[in-house]
Amino acid sequence: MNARIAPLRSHAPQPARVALLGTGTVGSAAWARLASWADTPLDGRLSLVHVANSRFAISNRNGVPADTRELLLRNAPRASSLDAVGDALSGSGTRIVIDATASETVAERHASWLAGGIHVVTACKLGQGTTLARWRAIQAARARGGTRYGDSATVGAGLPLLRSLRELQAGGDRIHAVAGVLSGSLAWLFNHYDGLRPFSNFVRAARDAGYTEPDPRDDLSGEDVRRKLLILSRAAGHALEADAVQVDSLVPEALAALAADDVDGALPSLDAPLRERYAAAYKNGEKLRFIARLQADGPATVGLEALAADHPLAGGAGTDNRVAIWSDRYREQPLLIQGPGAGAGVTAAALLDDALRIAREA
Ligand SMILES: NC(=O)C1=CN([C@@H]2O[C@H](COP(=O)(O)OP(=O)(O)OC[C@H]3O[C@@H](n4cnc5c(N)ncnc54)[C@H](O)[C@@H]3O)[C@@H](O)[C@H]2O)C=CC1
Ligand SMILES: N[C@@H](CC=O)C(=O)O
Repeated sequence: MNARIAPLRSHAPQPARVALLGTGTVGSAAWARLASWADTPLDGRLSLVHVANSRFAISNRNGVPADTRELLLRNAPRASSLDAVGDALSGSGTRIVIDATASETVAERHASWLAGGIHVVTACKLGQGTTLARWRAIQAARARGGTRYGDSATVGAGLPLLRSLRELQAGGDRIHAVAGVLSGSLAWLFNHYDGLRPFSNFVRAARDAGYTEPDPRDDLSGEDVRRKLLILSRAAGHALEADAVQVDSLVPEALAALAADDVDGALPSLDAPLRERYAAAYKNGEKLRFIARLQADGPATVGLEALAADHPLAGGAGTDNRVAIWSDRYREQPLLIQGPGAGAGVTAAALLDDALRIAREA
């Protein structure tokens, strides 16, 4: 018999084309990580064809070289416009936008990219963590465009939180409650604050380490945690409106009212109230932790709590997030997930893991 032998594949699959938006703490780390894949087995999976920050953009259909980073940051090959993203990605094959911004205008585009066949991977929580209407628009656009939304970096900086909630439900479980520390910067702050040195100095250190939001008031006010709790609750099957979460802010009114440029000088207004909270907790042998709580069909809350030192949610170190999940199968003892919940390295890795998964499976 003259059997025909299938020819060996002589070409690698076409790389997914990627547009990276944001070259700050997280975006720069993602770009550097992508560049570090040269000559490794991951080389050629993702091709970076467009990079932009709020001022400048550069596109190259053959791949934006890693050494253009300085050029991009100092010069303007062309002005940055979100309208350029579709053109830069045009053509056949898998197309992915990576959103490493904290920008409302970028988040507003997620749904239209998804509906138009472009996958979105995001560290920004403004897509799924604000209004229920926008969250629904994103889910509908995904279905319409046959596209995927990579959101691992939005909660827990890539910890397997959203994934676990989805997998439990795919196995028939219902999620009863979620509680824990969802902010890496606030975890770091309350793991380091000693009630002696000014709290404001620790806030500056957390910002300089890249743990806070571009405006640290977004962390201190509990807004960032509200967004994460909304993302978790919606993924857990509880479609909460943003105002269903009761948030207890650490930011005094006068600090909240300031323009962003004036915030640094006014951070010491946090010192006296936090010193008092710390002293009261210390006297009782308790630890301060910024806790988010979600109860199925019950209240959702975010705020600072004084917990017994051996409380399950009081553990962890550094930027650790520590989250307990109760479900049908985890009724008495919750599933506990813990690990670093902020930082450029883990967040960039989570973004690229999602992009690689899409490149592999889409
Ligand atoms: N820092 C962390 O540990 C983590 C951050 N995230 C999220 O990652 C996102 C980025 O955070 P960072 O890198 O710390 O912020 P950043 O302020 O350092 O960088 C933001 C970047 O977005 C760019 N940008 C703003 N508007 C843009 C637009 N319209 N088009 C293109 N680029 C635009 C800015 O120019 C800047 O390069 C935020 O949404 C944050 O919540 C998520 C998980 C962890
Ligand atoms: N500012 C955020 C960063 C990650 O989402 C945090 O402190 O957790």
